[in-house]
Amino acid sequence: MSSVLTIRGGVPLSGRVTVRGAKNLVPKAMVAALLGSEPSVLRNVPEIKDVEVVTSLLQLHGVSVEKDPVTGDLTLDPSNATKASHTEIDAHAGDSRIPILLCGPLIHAIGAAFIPDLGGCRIGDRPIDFHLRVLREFGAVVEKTSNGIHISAPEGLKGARITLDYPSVGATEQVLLSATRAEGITELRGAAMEPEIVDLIAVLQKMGAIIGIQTDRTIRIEGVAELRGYDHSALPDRNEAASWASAALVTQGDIFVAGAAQHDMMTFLNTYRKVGGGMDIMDDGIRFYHPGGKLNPLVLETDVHPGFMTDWQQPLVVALTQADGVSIVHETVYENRFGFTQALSRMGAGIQLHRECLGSVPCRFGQRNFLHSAVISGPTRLTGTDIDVPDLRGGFSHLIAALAATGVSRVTGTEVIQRGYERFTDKLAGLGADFDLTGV
Ligand SMILES: CC(=O)N[C@H]1[C@@H](OP(=O)(O)OP(=O)(O)OC[C@H]2O[C@@H](n3ccc(=O)[nH]c3=O)[C@H](O)[C@@H]2O)O[C@H](CO)[C@@H](O)[C@@H]1O
Ligand SMILES: C=C(OP(=O)(O)O)C(=O)O
Repeated sequence: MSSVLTIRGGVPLSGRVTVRGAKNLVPKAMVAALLGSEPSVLRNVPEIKDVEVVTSLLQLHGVSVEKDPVTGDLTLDPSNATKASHTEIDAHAGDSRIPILLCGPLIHAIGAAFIPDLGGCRIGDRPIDFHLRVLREFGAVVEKTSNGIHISAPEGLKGARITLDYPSVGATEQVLLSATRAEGITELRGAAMEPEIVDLIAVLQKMGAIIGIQTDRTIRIEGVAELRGYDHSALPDRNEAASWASAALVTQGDIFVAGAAQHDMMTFLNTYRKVGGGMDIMDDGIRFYHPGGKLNPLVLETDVHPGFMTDWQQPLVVALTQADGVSIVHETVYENRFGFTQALSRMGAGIQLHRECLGSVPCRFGQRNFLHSAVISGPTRLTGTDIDVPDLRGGFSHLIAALAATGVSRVTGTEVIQRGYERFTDKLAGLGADFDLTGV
């Protein structure tokens, strides 16, 4: 039976939440442990679905994953890595996007990999062509099967000169995880430079890798024959932190986000300040609050780091429905990330979607059939409604809209939100939200 969250809106969220390790780093650091010849320890691990999925996939491949019952720290021992049954791996089809990153490490550890069909948020087509091209450039043989892909490297992986057509986060990580133990030197041009990627590089460097970042989106990796284990505390989840920041604005609340790190969120913090949000930046976290009065409309484009992160876009759009005037948001990372606005419109928001690029960043989606620009007119009163959660950030956005709305909302499909928000119902309860969760 799937659960139903019944939310009675109108209560400002107020109090303290803690964010732990980033969803966009932790599962990848777990995959990196496969490259070592001894155990690794990963700290600051959140209890989220993607961690469960990767734990299971690693265990199916003979990696022992032990969780400290008090701290939740993981010890990952790859010394008995082995092939896994395709049927058991296939049980994870559609769960997450991380399995594609197992390719390089599994080839290094056991010579071959079977990767099930990927999951992750349905916010665009999300092809894996860059990943497969990268792997082939390292010398891997890629065969598509009816339920996934099979990858091997009869001659081993060899360093390569690679240029990405777009600074893809996943493809950059694919290169890092494949190249560190490949024979020879790899030069990656057009790399993504998100903080989670830099943290993955830090993990690999602790293991013995030699990886240099240049100023022009180029990464150079000198392959090494063997890597050690690592001991690493994951960087905090800047996307969860930004979500709670938007929740404070939308509900006219006041939330201290313990663990939020200023350095990784500077672009978000500038935007938050321009909208009129209040913030106190401390060493151990950031207080986000609605200072009273009117919020300002904005013109905003999502982009790769250090631009405005696409995962911050959806919760912030809800805040813009409460700003005094017309805002424009141009989504340049995913072609289809505004589907969640349909529910907001049903709640009373004034949002129009356009195919044109309403912004100055050259975008891959212009003159095509993608509704990737939004014009938001505010402020609008939101009214409770029935919502089925479409994706991770869209789902969180619906929750905060429902929490601010007049009346009652019934939200289904909230399991999706657990992919990226640790114990979010406990956190909401701690912030004073008025809701019931049934059918768990
Ligand atoms: C688990 C994880 O870390 N997820 C993050 C990661 O996703 P993910 O790594 O999947 O995102 P990418 O950076 O790869 O995707 C960016 C763009 O490149 C395109 N693309 C990507 C790969 C490919 O082979 N071909 C291709 O065309 C995608 O369709 C998308 O339009 O980075 C995104 C962009 O910061 C974030 O929104 C996600 O939260
Ligand atoms: C798009 C996201 O995640 P994923 O890549 O895991 O689907 C997200 O975290 O907003």
